[in-house]
Amino acid sequence: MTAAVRCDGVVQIYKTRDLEIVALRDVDLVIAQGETVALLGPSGAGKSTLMWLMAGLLRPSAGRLRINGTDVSRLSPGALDRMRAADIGVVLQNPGRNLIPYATAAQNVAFAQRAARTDRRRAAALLDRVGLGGMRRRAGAMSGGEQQRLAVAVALANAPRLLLADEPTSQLDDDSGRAVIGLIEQAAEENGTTVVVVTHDAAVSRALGRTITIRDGKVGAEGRHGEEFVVVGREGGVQLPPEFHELLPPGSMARVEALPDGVALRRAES
Ligand SMILES: Nc1ncnc2c1ncn2[C@@H]1O[C@H](COP(=O)(O)OP(=O)(O)OP(=O)(O)O)[C@@H](O)[C@H]1O
Repeated sequence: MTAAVRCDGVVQIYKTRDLEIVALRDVDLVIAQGETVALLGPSGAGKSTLMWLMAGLLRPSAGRLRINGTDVSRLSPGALDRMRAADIGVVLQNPGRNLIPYATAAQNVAFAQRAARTDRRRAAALLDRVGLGGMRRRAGAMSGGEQQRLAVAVALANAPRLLLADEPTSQLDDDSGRAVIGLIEQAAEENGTTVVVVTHDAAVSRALGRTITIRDGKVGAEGRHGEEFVVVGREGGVQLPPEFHELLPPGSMARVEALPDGVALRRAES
């Protein structure tokens, strides 16, 4: 089956006036249809950049990124817009940026449904699930938490094939956070939506099937069913998780010893 997301050697370089920042270096990643993934990693690791690329809001500086089999860097801006409107739901980090400020909650959801037929029943159910059923205020006048809940409802309005959400619970209390997690889980279960969420919230990552940790612009580790694994990169490199840095500090030399089922790294005595 075609992967929902496939990155091959994806590189993203931001060029500012006097410097170049390498935000992603050689990301290889496959996310299957219907998978639910938490993107983890320290601040500045490149998570939001990866999200923007998957949303088609940025084009990779190098490498190839395919969404549902389509190479996004080959699409015209118009075709990319159509794909986004029909197939991808996006929740950006700043909740207000996802919304039309002068429109009400219901109008925001209806606008997101414009690519398909507007479905008022679905719109009302989504708003109820995030506790905004009776909300009459315009989005611009809502609190940050209300905007965040509305942004998730808007992103799911079209039953997208791919939901991308950057820190969707950062401004929510536990109850609202649970409501948002429930909505995301429901989208995955009922519509087979593939879900990728950037999060620092342990409750969110526990609810999702797989974790991918980005460190220094690369996929550093993966977790499934609560167990963490490092990932052997294309050139055979692995990133040691920070908790092992004391045993093998970055830059130190190690002996590689073969074991029946893998290899061991032992610090070389200096
Ligand atoms: N528009 C931009 N122009 C220049 N540099 C940028 C831009 N956006 C991000 N960066 C830089 O790229 C790197 C990766 O940033 P990114 O926001 O993707 O990381 P992140 O893992 O999402 O961090 P956080 O958890 O703090 O949101 C950082 O060094 C950041 O400063």
